[in-house]
Amino acid sequence: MSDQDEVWTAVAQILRSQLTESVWYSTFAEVVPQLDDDHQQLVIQVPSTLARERILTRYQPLITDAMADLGFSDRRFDVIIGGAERPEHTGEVPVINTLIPTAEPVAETESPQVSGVTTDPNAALDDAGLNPRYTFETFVKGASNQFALAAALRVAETPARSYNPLFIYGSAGLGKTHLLHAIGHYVHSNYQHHVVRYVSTETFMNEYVDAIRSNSMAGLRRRYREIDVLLIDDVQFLEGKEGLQEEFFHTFNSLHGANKQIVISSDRMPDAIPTLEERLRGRFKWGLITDIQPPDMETRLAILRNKAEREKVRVPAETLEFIASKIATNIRELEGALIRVTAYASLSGAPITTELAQQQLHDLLTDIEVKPRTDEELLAEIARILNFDVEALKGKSRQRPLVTARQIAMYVFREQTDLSYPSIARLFGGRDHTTVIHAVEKIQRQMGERQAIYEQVTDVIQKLKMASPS
Ligand SMILES: Nc1ncnc2c1ncn2[C@@H]1O[C@H](COP(=O)(O)OP(=O)(O)OP(=O)(O)O)[C@@H](O)[C@H]1O
Repeated sequence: MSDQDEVWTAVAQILRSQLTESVWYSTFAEVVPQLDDDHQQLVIQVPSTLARERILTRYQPLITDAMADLGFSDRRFDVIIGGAERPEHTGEVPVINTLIPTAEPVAETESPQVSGVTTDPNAALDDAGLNPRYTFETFVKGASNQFALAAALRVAETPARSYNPLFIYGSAGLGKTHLLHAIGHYVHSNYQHHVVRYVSTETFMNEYVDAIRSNSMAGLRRRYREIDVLLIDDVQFLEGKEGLQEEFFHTFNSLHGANKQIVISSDRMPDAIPTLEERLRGRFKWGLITDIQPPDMETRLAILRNKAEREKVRVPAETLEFIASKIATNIRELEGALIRVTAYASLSGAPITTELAQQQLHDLLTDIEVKPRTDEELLAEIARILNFDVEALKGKSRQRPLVTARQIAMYVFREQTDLSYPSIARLFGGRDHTTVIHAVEKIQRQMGERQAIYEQVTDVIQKLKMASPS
């Protein structure tokens, strides 16, 4: 067995644990590692240009992270095309007419059987930008979100025939993104020919800026105008951006005019977004505006119970009640608290009790919040606590301790601030937002497996809180 075989086998093992079976088979099953005499790089061969593009644009961060974890951060990674190359579209057939790829649309193709590649609903969901965890089944109904949930269900059941647009607003971490994804999943399962796309306003902006830069605005417009259900998150981000508002205005008009569904989320109602053009504000009010409020005690408890069940951890009812009673305004923080308690218990072997929760969450239980600084100042402070330069955290080096520190910093940003994944990605040197999603999920998992990670994360959060001017 060559060195490349061994490296790829180890990397593949990590990848398989992070991807769904179907994504793994459709994207990586036909990979062949190549010979590399000087041990400078990991080169894999795939059978089509599309497979190469898919791996490079979507999975490269996962692969380089896995290489770093295995101690191969000094090797470059590349994908070449070889073997019996298939037509460009191979493996992407199921996507056509249902979900729009993030890259240029795929050409018309012959039947799926020709490819011999597993039909891949998860890869298709991936293309629509949907997180498999955010469905109606996993969304807990409560008094605070029942109207938004009912409206979302109605829109999902009858796209473009009930409320259009549906505008959902509410503060950070209350489930807006979750509801948008849930609509996407529902439509995807029940209206097979509908093109669904979830996009954050920031991603829309990046695509818009790229299109201007590469003179490919026509392609961008065509892609958006093929969508049947557009789920656009965090539109407050349009604030103060005239060109972007103009482009979104045209996208909105052509979709709405063609009787396509638009679902919008924002942290405020349209009237509270200053510098939003009047004509756009007016359109946001055409359909239904509904809000999500912070959950009451009963809903918080139900969310925690559900989460513990899904993660298969047994937490005493009294401890769940304690956590739910202490964290009232942000569901992401509520989930973060449960993760910290269960991670600590799993690391230390201690039983999960209310005392343990009290001990581990004492920083969360104060009223101090980590947010009195600008994002750059906060990053500088985290960098100092972690003993790295800000430039190193933003940079591209994949040296092992630095990679972990960067991922911890991203995790802390996600847990402790309102920044979206794309905003965090931009702050950390303009990376792809999937790198941040991966980092957050990885640190979340590793907190329950590695003492050092758990300690670093809690240390950063505690020091930030202690240093917070109140
Ligand atoms: N009713 C609910 N039932 C179950 N989980 C929920 C519910 N509401 C929110 N969550 C969970 O809370 C977390 C935060 O929710 P989400 O990201 O959708 O919030 P958001 O309102 O979009 O916040 P932001 O504007 O900061 O992105 C997610 O993990 C989501 O699954």
